[in-house]
Amino acid sequence: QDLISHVQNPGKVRYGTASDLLDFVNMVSNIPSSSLLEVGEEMGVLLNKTDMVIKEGHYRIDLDVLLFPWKLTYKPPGPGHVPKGSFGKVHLAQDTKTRKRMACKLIPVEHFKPADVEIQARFHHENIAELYGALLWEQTVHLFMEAGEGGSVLEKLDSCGPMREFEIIWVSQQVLRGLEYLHSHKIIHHDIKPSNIVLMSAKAVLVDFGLTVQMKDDVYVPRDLRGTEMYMSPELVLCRGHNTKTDIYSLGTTIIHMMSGSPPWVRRYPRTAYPSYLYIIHKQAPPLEDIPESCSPAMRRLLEHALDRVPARRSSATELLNEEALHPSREDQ
Ligand SMILES: Nc1nnc(-c2c[nH]c3ncc(-c4c[nH]c5ccccc45)cc23)o1
Repeated sequence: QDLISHVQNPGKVRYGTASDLLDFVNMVSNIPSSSLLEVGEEMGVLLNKTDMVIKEGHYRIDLDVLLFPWKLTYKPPGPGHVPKGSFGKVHLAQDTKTRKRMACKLIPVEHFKPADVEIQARFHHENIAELYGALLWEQTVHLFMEAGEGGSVLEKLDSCGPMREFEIIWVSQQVLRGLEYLHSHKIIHHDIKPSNIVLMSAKAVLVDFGLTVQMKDDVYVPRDLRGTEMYMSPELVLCRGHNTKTDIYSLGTTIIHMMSGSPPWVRRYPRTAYPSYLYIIHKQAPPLEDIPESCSPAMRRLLEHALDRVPARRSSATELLNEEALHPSREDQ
């Protein structure tokens, strides 16, 4: 009997389109978590027919897909991390049929918001971590995404120290292509920093779109402070309206971090003495002093253009991609 009921009542995981997935995540975030308690099995929508195999409406964690905690990338919001960030434990996942390896981000259902997946469901680019599906299981939303098995740029910096210029050029080009695409759709990422850039064998991709917004017109007036302090632009800190150029400034501070091994400001203003950097960012000129001596003149020029205090004067992603620093000629090699 239960075999018949099982076949007649297949599970609640199905293949669908991006809009099916968005309907699902909106349902999950709208119904009270108490009623979720009754659902004894996993439910969700997978976008990717080829790489994830649903069996009779089931895609069971630890059966149809295995999760392995990576170096747990979940860090409680540290100093300078405004608690608005979307955080979640990221695991390595592997489909047991196809052996396809993915990233799986676990977000407690009470912390989950549709914004966590909207951008990745609706916009696709090779430098944005692709979304494969969303599953609800044991009060936790499981987001399956493209995996950067090389880890994040922050892990690379923590384990190998400052990066060499040719590595920084490669990462900057990848990030700028992703930003050029997002900005062309008036999308602001809001949290560009080393831990949100993950590495693969042939590319780097942006991750963590929980703070992302799509502007209605050419300025976004925030209700709250979004991002991580050391990488924030002066106009974002001022909270009087900003646009996509704030991501360009954050890329500039990220390049300083890749070059020197530390975020800007922290060596001159130690965290122990400065619990917050917002005032420093607001009052001080851009952190050009944190650019190491070893920086090439071309890269220094790129940083001056990326860190310009005036957003209108600051370069766009397209302009930075055309800078000499990102096209080292033969003799520079
Ligand atoms: N916050 C967030 N939202 N989405 C992601 C994400 C999508 N695909 C990924 N692939 C790899 C990693 C990752 C980060 N640190 C690591 C250290 C070792 C190995 C892997 C990693 C993270 C992701 O991360």
